[in-house]
Amino acid sequence: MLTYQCSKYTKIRIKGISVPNISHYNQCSLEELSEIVNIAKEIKEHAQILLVIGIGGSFLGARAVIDALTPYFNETKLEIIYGGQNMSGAYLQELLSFIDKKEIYVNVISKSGSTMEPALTFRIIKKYMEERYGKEAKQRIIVTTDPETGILKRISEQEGYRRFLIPREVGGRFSVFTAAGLLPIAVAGINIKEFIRGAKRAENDFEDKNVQQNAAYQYAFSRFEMYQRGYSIELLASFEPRLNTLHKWWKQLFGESEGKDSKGLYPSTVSFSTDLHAIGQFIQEGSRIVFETFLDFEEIDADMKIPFTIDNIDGLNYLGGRSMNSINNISRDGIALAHEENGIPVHKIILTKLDPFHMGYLMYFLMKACVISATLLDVNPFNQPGVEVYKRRVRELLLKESSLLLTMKQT
Ligand SMILES: O=P(O)(O)OC[C@H]1O[C@](O)(CO)[C@@H](O)[C@@H]1O
Repeated sequence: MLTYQCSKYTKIRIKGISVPNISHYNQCSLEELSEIVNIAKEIKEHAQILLVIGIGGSFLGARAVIDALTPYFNETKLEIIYGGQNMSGAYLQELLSFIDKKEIYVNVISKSGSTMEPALTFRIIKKYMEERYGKEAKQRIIVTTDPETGILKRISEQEGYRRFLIPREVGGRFSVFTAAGLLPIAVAGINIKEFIRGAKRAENDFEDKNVQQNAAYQYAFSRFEMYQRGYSIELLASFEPRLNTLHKWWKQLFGESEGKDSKGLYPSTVSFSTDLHAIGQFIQEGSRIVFETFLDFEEIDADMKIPFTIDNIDGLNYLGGRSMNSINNISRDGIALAHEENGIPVHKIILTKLDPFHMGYLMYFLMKACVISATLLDVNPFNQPGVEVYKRRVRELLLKESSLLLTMKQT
């Protein structure tokens, strides 16, 4: 299902630590699950576009799974698009003209309800939906937010929107197994029951107190060992471009959970072989600050055979008859050899198959490993005080600027 291989430089020594429990992060009730499935069905029947509004953990988990498990080139009846992840006026303007002739549903996801990017985007989209659909807008907007507090909760009550809840104790980057992740994933046609089954299995497997056989502990401990030996960057590398959004989710998961009190590895990612032609030189021969974690799936459904040609004009007949994926695998082994020969530790997380079950299994594994890893660093994995500082500063500046403008207008 999942194997973790340490680099030859790693000497894992494990002693007892007390790790916070996260099993309640994967507890969507049967009732909620069937509500998600029903609304997903309704969206698929009545919409050509689902616009997901959210930022960070409020959309990355869903998008990571959707991008990993749907085809690269996909002409579907229903397209999922994303908004609320930036402050670009051009993005919003183009988004509005793109959706204008298509039937739309909106899922706005924000735990706090007050994050600037999704909040501003939702203000514009809400107005657009009301002008376009009138009373029907209420049916087409679905809110996912905190059960007890927040502006989005208030708006949804006032407007009568249907609402899903992100449990109080589950932070954005850990929310992929709640409605925040599950509704968009279900709309994309991915089997969410299998996805949750994978996570449940991982929850069970990585509870194992025999840490020598527990890959989540091993991954966390070997990261910690790298950190103690002076490495400052962990480079997550994979070989299938479909996993690029999962990289972003992983970056937020580890970066926001660990980067505090002047501690933590900087999480960075590369997509091989593409990035070898951009950053490969630095990895091979640059500053010795990087170690790698290869993330790989043994079985990927689609593949392509290399044809033989009569003239062999490109000299590639020696690869004729082989599949692209098998060449990708060999190149992975070659990259690992080249890097290890140069003293770069290479760790490997290998999963059997790229499917909903294994995605659920992997994401739970990474969440668990992240919490263990933060515990080793002695930081709180569940808060992000630094992000709050920047949010406050931006708000202060905007308020100052706006009141200046107001005074100028009045004089
Ligand atoms: O769901 P919210 O409250 O809009 O937050 C979105 C993201 O913003 C952060 O709070 C800070 O960037 C993340 O932790 C979170 O995933």
